[in-house]
Parts: sequence; structure tokens; C-alpha cells
Amino acid sequence: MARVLIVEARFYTHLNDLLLEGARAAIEEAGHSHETITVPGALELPGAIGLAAESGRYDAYVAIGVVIRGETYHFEIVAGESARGLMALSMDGLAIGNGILTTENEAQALTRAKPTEKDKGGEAAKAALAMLALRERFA
Ligand SMILES: Nc1c(NC[C@H](O)[C@H](O)[C@H](O)CO)[nH]c(=O)[nH]c1=O
Ligand SMILES: CC(=O)[C@@H](O)COP(=O)(O)O
Repeated sequence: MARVLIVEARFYTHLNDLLLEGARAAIEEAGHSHETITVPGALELPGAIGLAAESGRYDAYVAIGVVIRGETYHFEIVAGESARGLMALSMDGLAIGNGILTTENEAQALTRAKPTEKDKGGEAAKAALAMLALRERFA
């Protein structure tokens, strides 16, 4: 049984709850265990996963968050840098699924967060487990 850490950036509570529902369902359906920690925003997700990875307690990681464009360039920073940070950790060999929504508006985020619609939380969890299986194949 794999130990999966879900790291959520709780910036939009109702959207995160939907993403978490999908991610947890996917992990449980695959027969693995999970726990969840919370950080303030998407920019903190890569750092939190990096810290957790140093503990050696987890086999895979799912990043959950929602970044919705506002009035300034900050969207590009938050969306781009959180993704870049996760990619860097993945290239270091961590099994990570990216469930950070980056959307123009809340309606786009909602349809992607709902497990009954695009289920991006579940998709990210499945991606993390796929990368874990791949790592075990090459071990
Ligand atoms: N605007 C959004 C943010 N911004 C906050 C940053 O992620 C970060 O927590 C802050 O800059 C302090 O370091 N975060 C999101 O997750 N979603 C947003 O839409
Ligand atoms: C993605 C963001 O950082 C955004 O929500 C912040 O909004 P604004 O650009 O209007 O400050």
C-alpha cells in the first residue's frame, strides 16, 4: 500500500473541497492510504512537498490548488512558478500529480474541480500513482 500525501493550497475552500473529494476517491479506489496538509497558496505547494519528501514518510504526492486570474501579472507568477516548482521536484524523482487549476474565472474552475465533471483532483492523484508505479518499475 502506497502512502500518498495530498498537499492543498486552500485559497478557494469550496473548490478545494471538490478537488480533494476526487483525489481521495482515486487514491482509495487504488487501495492506497492518504493524508492531507494545507498551505496558504499555490506558491507554497512545491516547498511543502520538498519538506515532506525529506521526511521519507511518503511514496507519492498530490498538489491541489486553484489559481484564478485577477487584475495583475500575479496570476502568471503564481500559476507558472507553482507548476515550475512541481516539475523540478518531479525531475528530481518524486512521484507527483499536479492538481492545481489555473483558470480565467471561477466557472472554469468549478467544472474542473467537480468529481462528476472534469475531476482534475482525481486525475492528479492517478498521475501521481502512475509515476510511483513507473519509479518502482525502474528501481
Ligand atoms: N492568487 C492566488 C494565490 N496567491 C497566493 C500565493 O499562492 C502565495 O500564497 C502568496 O503569494 C504568499 O507567498 N494563491 C492561490 O493558490 N490561488 C490564487 O488564485
Ligand atoms: C492569481 C492571483 O494572484 C490573483 O488572484 C490575484 O489577483 P490580482 O491580480 O487582482 O491581485
